[in-house]
Amino acid sequence: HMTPFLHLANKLAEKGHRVTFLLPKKAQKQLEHLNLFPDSIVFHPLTIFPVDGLPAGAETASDIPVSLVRFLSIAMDLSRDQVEAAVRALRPDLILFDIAHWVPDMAKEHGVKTMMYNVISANCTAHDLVPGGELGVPPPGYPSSKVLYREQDAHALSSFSTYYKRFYNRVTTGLMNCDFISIRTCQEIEGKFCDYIERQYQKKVLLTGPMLPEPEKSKPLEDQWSHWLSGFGQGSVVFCALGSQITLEKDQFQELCLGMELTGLPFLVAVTPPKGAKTIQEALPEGFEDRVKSRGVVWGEWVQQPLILAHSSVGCFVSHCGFGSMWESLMSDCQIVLLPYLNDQVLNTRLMTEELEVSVEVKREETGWFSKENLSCAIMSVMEKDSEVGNRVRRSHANLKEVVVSAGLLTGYTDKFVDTLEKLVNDTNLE
Ligand SMILES: O=c1ccn([C@@H]2O[C@H](COP(=O)(O)OP(=O)(O)O[C@H]3OC[C@@H](O)[C@H](O)[C@H]3O)[C@@H](O)[C@H]2O)c(=O)[nH]1
Repeated sequence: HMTPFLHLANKLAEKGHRVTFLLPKKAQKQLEHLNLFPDSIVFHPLTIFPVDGLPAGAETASDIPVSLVRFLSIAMDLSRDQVEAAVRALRPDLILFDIAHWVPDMAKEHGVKTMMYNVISANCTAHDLVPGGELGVPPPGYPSSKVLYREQDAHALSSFSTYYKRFYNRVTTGLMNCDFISIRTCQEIEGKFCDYIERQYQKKVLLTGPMLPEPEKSKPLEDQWSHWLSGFGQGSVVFCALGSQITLEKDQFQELCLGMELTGLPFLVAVTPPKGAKTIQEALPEGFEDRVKSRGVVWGEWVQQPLILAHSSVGCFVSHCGFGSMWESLMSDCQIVLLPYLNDQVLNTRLMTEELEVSVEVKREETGWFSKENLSCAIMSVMEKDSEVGNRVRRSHANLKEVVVSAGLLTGYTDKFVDTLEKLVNDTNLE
């Protein structure tokens, strides 16, 4: 969540604004390199106090499994005094926030306006975070008959249920109490969901566009991967990554490896070691490394996903459809195969597969289990030459990509966003 906030801060700084970025100490180290305007964007570290149930040293959602997220939100609430002290000292014109639902109340006491900046998809916000719905069931008037949960999503809803109520209360409180809402999306992809949110909350909704970094400013792809990928033909490699929050069960990790093997295609899988394993090697299926050694790598560390997707040898992206990865997949030329885990990833997958028709989804059993055969089948359905499904999604994806990457779309959104924001902040009628 913090990465798009920092990209937005860069845009504000580029237009001459000063930004103070409140974040846990550890996250500062991880994000510092993305700060393009260190003179205008100042990091303000917060101390994360220990909370029963939160592992020592955990400061962000990527440090913990989803089941412990509720403890992190308690720790976040304990930082309120530190945030208030910063507001008192800095007297900002505007505070952008997301999960810290108490920010609008606190800001009002200091005469400061607030904007809830929602960095998850508009479809998920419309489905899960508008009053009137319940866990798994959309609120009345929800604008889609396709972007819905299905029976096979019980696994995702069950993990969501561990923090749904608390999350729902926090986010809806923030959305109701803030002065303005903004969403990290664009009208061309999620217009009807944004309009629905605006109607339901009766509040201006501003869109920032997907808020991705500009590619020319990122580092080049590491030699290790550019060299390895260049050994394969154009568009032939399958790349799989599941974001920062998914740690697979060991049996499902092995099924993922075996599914990749079954495709017969070259592949690069970048996921964290599965539960109970310290390394990838100790968890691999028996004999797997020998069988795939000339064409397959399973890697347990972070790789430069956007640059890998842009490599000409990569032809297919197997993704969990986290919101950042969803945009990156749309901007790539890869065929898209989706394997969602968390609630928003499931809804994003339905948007991509059923409404936009740019991807295929791996079939799961009702228990949430996916087999190596179904994984391989989904990949081959888009990678085999002359496959009807493959050609259809390739065409729709190419058309949509043209819209998304069209000259000025991204900068157009951020320019308009900053302009409108400046007007709103200066509008004294709101005081
Ligand atoms: O090895 C990797 C893995 C991921 N990444 C990058 O990390 C980012 C991952 O962001 P995503 O939003 O796709 O996924 P995450 O799982 O980290 O996100 C989290 O917040 C957004 C929600 O939609 C997701 O449900 C939630 O899991 C992407 O920009 C991706 O390029 C890497 O650069 N290297």
